[in-house]
Amino acid sequence: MIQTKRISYKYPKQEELVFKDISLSASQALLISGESGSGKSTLLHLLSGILKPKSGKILIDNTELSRLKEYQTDRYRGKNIGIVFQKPAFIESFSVFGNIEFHYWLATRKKVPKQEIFNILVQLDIAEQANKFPRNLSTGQRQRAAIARAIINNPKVLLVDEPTSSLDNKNSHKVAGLLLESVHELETSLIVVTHDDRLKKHFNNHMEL
Ligand SMILES: Nc1ncnc2c1ncn2[C@@H]1O[C@H](COP(=O)(O)OP(=O)(O)OP(=O)(O)O)[C@@H](O)[C@H]1O
Repeated sequence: MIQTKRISYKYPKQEELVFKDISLSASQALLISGESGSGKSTLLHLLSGILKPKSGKILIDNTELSRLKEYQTDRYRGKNIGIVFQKPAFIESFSVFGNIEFHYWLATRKKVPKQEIFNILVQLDIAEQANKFPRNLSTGQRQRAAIARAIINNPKVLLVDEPTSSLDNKNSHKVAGLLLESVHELETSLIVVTHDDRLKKHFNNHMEL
């Protein structure tokens, strides 16, 4: 469960708040939509602890993320928060499989059983891409590889930025379904931020920023 209690944020040297007193709660899946510039990416950076709110609290289960020191936040994020950025970056000299394996090791300092990676790749319908380099994937496949990487260590929370804006209707539908299925199976809280109205029909919980 991830919650915010009246968080506000302002970038340094800016006069205006990006947003004020946002309270939200996601125990399962929550879609946050808003126009360009409304602060969706900023909110995801706050929820992942990359930025700190100017006021208010962010809680994941019983941990107050907004009160952790920087090194504690980094450690906490590695273990408990999966993030899928709008344009996912990979280590281009590693295969898809290698990227996921390395990400797991960075987060846990343990080796992940190969079968677990394959199970997730099968679930996301990209097992055939396992040995390819990320640059040889399509946009939709890269997106799914980034989702696989984000959920491999079974995070408490999965944060996803604009997963479908560059996808056609069929793939947008597919990615939304896969995200919801994956988090349902893993019992992870999911927050997706988007300006893609096609996603609204997939989510029971929706909030406008
Ligand atoms: N590093 C920064 N420094 C100062 N202002 C910023 C910075 N990043 C974003 N902003 C401003 O904060 C506001 C929110 O930006 P943000 O990127 O969070 O919006 P968004 O809803 O994700 O937009 P989009 O849908 O276009 O990606 C905008 O007015 C933007 O100009």
